[in-house]
Amino acid sequence: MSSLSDKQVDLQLEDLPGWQRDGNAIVKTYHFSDFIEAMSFMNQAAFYAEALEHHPEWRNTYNVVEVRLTTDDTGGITSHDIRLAKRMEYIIQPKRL
Ligand SMILES: C[C@H](O)[C@H](O)[C@H]1CNC2=NC(N)=NC(=O)C2=N1
Repeated sequence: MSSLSDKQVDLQLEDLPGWQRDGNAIVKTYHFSDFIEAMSFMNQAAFYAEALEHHPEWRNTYNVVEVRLTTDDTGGITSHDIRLAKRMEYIIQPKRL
């Protein structure tokens, strides 16, 4: 697996609303109605991350979840990060993708 080029990342981000590039990662801050909604999101994403063997850096504060996706193995952004981001979008908006 290799890191995506800047151009490839920019192209992928067009399909990922709210996601932004931050150095060697892509980041998004999700806002939910309450803590339980935030936990529900994190639990669903956790099962997918485990299946993908690709894990988010993330931080929860009450109803907010800050997510940072990067690939340590390559030091950049890979298709795994994009796949995980797309799944997170699917969790919050199943019909969108
Ligand atoms: C061996 C195992 O698959 C690797 O260590 C995986 C685990 N999960 C990972 N998660 C993330 N975010 N980046 C990685 O490089 C990574 N590597």
